Amino acid sequence: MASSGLIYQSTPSTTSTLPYANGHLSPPFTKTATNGATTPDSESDLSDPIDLPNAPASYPTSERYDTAGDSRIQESDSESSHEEDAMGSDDPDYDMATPAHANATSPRDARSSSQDSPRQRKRKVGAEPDEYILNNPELYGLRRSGRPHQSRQIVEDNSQDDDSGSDIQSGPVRKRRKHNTSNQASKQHTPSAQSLSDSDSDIDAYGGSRRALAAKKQQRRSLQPAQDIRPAHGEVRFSTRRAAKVSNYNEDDDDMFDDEDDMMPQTYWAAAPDENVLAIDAVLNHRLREDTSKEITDPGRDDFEYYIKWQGKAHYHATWETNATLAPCRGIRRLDNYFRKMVQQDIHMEHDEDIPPEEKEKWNLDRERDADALNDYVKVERVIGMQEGDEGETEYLVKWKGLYYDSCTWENASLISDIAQNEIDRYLDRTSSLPQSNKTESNFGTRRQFQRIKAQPSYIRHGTLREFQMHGVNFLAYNWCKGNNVILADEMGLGKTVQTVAFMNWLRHDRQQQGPFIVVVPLSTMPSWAETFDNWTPDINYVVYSGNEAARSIIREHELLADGNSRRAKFHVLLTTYEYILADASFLSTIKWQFMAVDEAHRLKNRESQLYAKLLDFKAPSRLLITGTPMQNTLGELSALMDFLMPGKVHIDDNMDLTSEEAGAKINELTTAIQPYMLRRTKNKVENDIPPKTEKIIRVELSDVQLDYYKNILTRNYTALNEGAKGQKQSLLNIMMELKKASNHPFMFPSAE
Ligand SMILES: Nc1ncnc2c1ncn2[C@@H]1O[C@H](COP(=O)(O)OP(=O)(O)OP(=O)(O)O)[C@@H](O)[C@H]1O
Repeated sequence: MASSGLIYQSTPSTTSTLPYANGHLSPPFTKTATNGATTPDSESDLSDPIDLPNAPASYPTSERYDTAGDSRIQESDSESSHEEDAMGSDDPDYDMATPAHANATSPRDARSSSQDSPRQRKRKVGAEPDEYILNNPELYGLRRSGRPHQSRQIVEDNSQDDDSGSDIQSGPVRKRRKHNTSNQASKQHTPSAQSLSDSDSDIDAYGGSRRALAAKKQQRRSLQPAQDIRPAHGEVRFSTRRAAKVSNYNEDDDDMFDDEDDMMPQTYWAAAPDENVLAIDAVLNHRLREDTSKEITDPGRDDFEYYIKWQGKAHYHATWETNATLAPCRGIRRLDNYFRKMVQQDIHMEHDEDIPPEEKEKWNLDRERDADALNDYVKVERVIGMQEGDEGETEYLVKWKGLYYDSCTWENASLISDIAQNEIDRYLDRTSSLPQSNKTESNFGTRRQFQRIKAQPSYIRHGTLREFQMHGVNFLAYNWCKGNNVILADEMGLGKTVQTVAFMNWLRHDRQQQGPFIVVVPLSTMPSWAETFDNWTPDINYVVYSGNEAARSIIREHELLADGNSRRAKFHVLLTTYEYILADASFLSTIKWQFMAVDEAHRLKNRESQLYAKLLDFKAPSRLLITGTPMQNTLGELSALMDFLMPGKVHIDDNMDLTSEEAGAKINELTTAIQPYMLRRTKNKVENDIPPKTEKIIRVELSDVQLDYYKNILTRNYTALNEGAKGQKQSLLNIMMELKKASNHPFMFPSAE
């Protein structure tokens, strides 16, 4: 049960955990409805005439899309044109008025789109890694300088090892991809180990020789990886130079060390805490010690082991410790707090029989969720930087899954090569050449004419686009070719996200537009966007721009621009939320965006809002608004959206009296005017194209309390049902309803609480 198994700390109330991150979802997240966008029946009257579920096979329906009667529309699949130099003059698109108008009439040549990808051929790491790596030592940190490489291992003072039976050798020896080529093991201590073994005097200042002795033991134990939750690694080395900056656990306790300092006599304070003494950043978990009896009912601090995240070090380096080994460490008050808040509560949950099972269940579910999160935090999500370490060895800046960028840490290349070589490869691929767009296509004046996408292209993966979705992608592609900015207004759940992502991939693959694209979404839909990118366009390099200022600053420094040049983006897509647009508009608006998509775009219905003004400032000639409810209340809202896309293109009379006699005619007029620029399908309209609803019956057990209520209702046991009830007595007029209530949750009965 709880105390004998793993029990977990609630995720610290810190900004460092992330419910999504560059495509990797960290449980749990819920996609919540926002702003009525999820209201299924709220489509405007204006919308229906724009529905185009049954577009003829010959695309596009020229009356609807080809408003200019553009003769450039071809049905041919053949590519007849040639390519313009991608490295040519500055992208003329960028100099267009923003947003773009569809009135450019300059002649254009038919040009090829067959530009070769500027990206290097992907290295097949799995296939022939050793040969590749050996041939490219600099890339993999095998040899950064002329000096022979020394493999670093934790090797302790021999005498100590002899005593202890050497607990440093952690886990099975694993084959290394590259450091097997290295020389003999160094006997150099890791920084942390060194600090504890070499600085007795410093340790004395923290608690005398007993502490020093304990610290030496701790030193070795702390370097032992927690084998049960992550891959073992025989080599642990931390770069403490940068990493110390990024930890932000237990923010409510951040002044803890200061407090300790304050309490010390002045002399100790003046000496300042030894930076090299290990400091507890957070206590993540606890478990009963192996030698503690499982029957113990009142365990104390010494009966547990604690899973410690060290300050300045990633979760990957967290270790299991005992009360004794933690004693000499800085930040010991974090253990006090943890023991009080988590361990004692956990003991209470397990042994107090008065606690309702639901509450215990919730507690355990929370623990499981936290355990899942902890498992994510030790996985490398992305490598985002590379540097030469103190010893001349390569270090990689690692973004850990499920954590914001401010939790990035510099790690030794050998470690990352062991656990995430593919991420190193991806990083090297990304940095080997910048995304380059075909300027001919970027330039509206020289863009190739539209060609209908007849079959799903191979670069759109994961699933098969439904016919109406292919139609939607064609609608977006067609309007891009025409220089029109449009609204995708399908009803909720019809795949607006999927269509938009597919369109962006069409831009990349068919028109060699490598970005940067910006996608602005509500926080609640960010995980589903990330998931859609991951699944449908796994080759796209999208960056999730979120987190606190420190996190965003790291993104800006490492992920976005080459040499800080706003015209040299390193990524394809930036995924962010309205809030970060408002916070960082001054930076983000300097980037020359190729394309902007705004999800739940009814947020832009108020043209006086800050968001509206700031986004309007962005240089993005091509824009897409995505909303299931393009008009919620007034025509003014629709007018604001249309003006955001193409100012003045469609005139909408905000003050139109919809109750007047002429209203019908005016609405028809308006509908015709906006029809080319908005696509809306409802579920009813496309139901033939939607797979039939499937019903899955999953049986779940009732909890004990629910079972009691269930039985008492069936047997009409009024006495039991009304026990403890104040006021109105339980009625059993509608037995079915009462049984349903009991099955949903026992707290549906006030007396159960
Ligand atoms: N063709 C398809 N094949 C498989 N799954 C699909 C397809 N189209 C959409 N989906 C899935 O349906 C779900 C809803 O799609 P999506 O999020 O794109 O809809 P949406 O219109 O953007 O929804 P909302 O209005 O709620 O944001 C997603 O999980 C998506 O992966």
